[in-house]
Amino acid sequence: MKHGRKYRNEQLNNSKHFLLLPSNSSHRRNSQSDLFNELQSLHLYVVLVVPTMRQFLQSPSQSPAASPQPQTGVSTRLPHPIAAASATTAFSLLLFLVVCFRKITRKRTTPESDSKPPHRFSYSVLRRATDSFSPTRRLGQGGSGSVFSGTIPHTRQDVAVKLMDSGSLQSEREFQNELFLASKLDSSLVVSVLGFSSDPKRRRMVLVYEFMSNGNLQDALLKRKCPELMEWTKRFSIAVDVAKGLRYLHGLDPPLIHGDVKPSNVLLDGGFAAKIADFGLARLKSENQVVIDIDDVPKKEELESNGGCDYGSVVEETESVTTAGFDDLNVGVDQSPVDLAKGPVSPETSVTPPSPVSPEGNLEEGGKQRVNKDWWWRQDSGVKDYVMEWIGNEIGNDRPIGTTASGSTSETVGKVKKKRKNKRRLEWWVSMDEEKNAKKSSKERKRPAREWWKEEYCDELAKKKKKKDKKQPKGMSFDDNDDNWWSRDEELYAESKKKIKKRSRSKSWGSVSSIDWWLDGMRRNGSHDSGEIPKSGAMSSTPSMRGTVCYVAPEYGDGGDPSEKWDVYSFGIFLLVLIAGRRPLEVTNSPLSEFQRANLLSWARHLARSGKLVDLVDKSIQSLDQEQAILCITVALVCLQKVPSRRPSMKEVVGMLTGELEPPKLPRELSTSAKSRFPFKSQTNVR
Ligand SMILES: Nc1ncnc2c1ncn2[C@@H]1O[C@H](COP(=O)(O)OP(=O)(O)OP(=O)(O)O)[C@@H](O)[C@H]1O
Repeated sequence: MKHGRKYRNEQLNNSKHFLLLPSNSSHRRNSQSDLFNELQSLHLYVVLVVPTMRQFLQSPSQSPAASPQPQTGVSTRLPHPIAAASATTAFSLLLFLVVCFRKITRKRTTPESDSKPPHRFSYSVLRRATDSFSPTRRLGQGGSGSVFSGTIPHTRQDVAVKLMDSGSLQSEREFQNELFLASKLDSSLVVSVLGFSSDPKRRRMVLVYEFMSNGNLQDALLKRKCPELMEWTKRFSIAVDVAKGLRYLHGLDPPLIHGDVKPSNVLLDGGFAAKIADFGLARLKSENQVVIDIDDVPKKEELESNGGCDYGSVVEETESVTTAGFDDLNVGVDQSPVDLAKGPVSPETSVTPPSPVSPEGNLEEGGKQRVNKDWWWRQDSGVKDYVMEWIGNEIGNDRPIGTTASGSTSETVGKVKKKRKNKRRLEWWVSMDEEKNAKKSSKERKRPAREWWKEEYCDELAKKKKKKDKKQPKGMSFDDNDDNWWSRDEELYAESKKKIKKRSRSKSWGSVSSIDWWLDGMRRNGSHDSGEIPKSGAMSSTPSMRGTVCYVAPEYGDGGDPSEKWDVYSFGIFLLVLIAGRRPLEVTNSPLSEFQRANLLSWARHLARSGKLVDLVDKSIQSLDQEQAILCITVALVCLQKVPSRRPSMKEVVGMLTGELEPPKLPRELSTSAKSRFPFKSQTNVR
């Protein structure tokens, strides 16, 4: 009996070893726990049922009524317990094998990923779910539409329903982008798109998301809507969740750059777990950005003859290119997110799905490689259907598929007329405002993000600074609220900027890009984050750049390729905001000396230099773990280095936050001894 129990235990132990082997993915972990549950019941069965069975099997031999046993000394009962034990063991083993087999076969029949493709809802279902988009169900208003809470009638599932503004290019882009990415994203760290509804004729676009009951972090934290966030542990776990979410996005193949990391794009579920939302501006980092090939780009005269339209000049190149300067060519105005010759282009991700003729990654003439194409073909058919339907509606059957710009000069007048007609059909898609902005943005986009920031929010201060500058001898820094004291990073930044410029010039079409840069003229005016800056400080988003001011990396808009380091920078600001419990910029009417405090980043750097990082921490936080808080601020400052290459990857950030990696050291410029390396500065800094 003892032996039998030992054997059973061994068996269970062995099974545990077996089960622990494939523990590298979350869904496997889930099925493992299911399996353990089944095994537990199996164990119960073995413990409870087997002894009864054994008793039953042994009972004839133990019955006094049975034929008397001869007293031979050799127990004739011996075969019965052995038989019973082997029977139960065999039975248990069989049961165990059945359970395992069921698990394995079930796993094999499920798709590779647990993610469900977005479901196509009928508009009426969503209308019913939200009580006809009742104002009482409104969760919030974004730059491209309103979000309502709802319950799907049949499944009783709670959802958030985003009714996109119709006829707006921004909404259209966000809608497409979210759908494009929905089936690619499969993580509990990201808000899932559960479905959509679209009716291009009525210009109705609706997205259905999983419902996050505690809303966005911006409101929860900065409007103090959730007192729970005064607990340090909650804040720290939000920091880790978001870092992990970004690590997940950057770890995709190709990596996905969110492009707009900020508290209002982080949503909280009932247990305050944080998830990243809003992929309207996300871009897939690809070596194969959609670019205009120099040979295919129509000359200005050609464009004019086409009524300013370029039909199908978008091709892919192996080299990624920068995005500035596209506007100079005045092309792409009517290019919907569809490369007319080749199929749909995700406007933000800049991924052109392959031509149906060549779904595989073939090399094209001139060594241009088609890559990333199978990704499109692997997309859920629902999404593809939607995009195809969209193409059908927008382009119509009369568009000559496969027409290239190079061929456009030889086209008949009739075809050109058709194109003009098509252009008119697409006109709703590009609003007057956007055209205006696009022209305006050609000048604006050449300016770096920092200048924007200064101009919009610190105009007055900049003037004062100039005045002061004149008084100062050359080469000296003038006050303690400037960032010049971290000159090393600044110098490196200038160098890297030069390199980027050089690189973009050397590329054949380095300054030309996909439709998306052209479209940058329009921004998210009136977006949720306009509340980030007090009214006196104007709006939160710049009109010519994507992302949100203060959160946007300084190199953003310089013409460099999209990089994960953009998100790392934004995460740095996000982390400071989370720890300090305040906005990144709080412009007040206070004197100039207060400016440093107004700018959270500048203030954090100042505190780092004076060794008082803890002063940055939100005073209302309860049960503060000071060490963890300082770690977070240090990580943030490391992420906020101007030179992108000096910033850590999100993988490293997660490692540092979770203690898997060494805690970071403050950049040299920010260490307490930094002052001594700038003797003159330290004198001026003393006030
Ligand atoms: N899945 C969701 N669950 C719960 N609330 C949500 C959900 N999605 C959005 N919301 C709420 O609706 C608000 C508006 O969301 P939306 O994504 O449209 O705008 P935003 O991200 O705040 O602004 P913008 O799109 O201009 O950046 C959010 O701030 C949030 O409070």
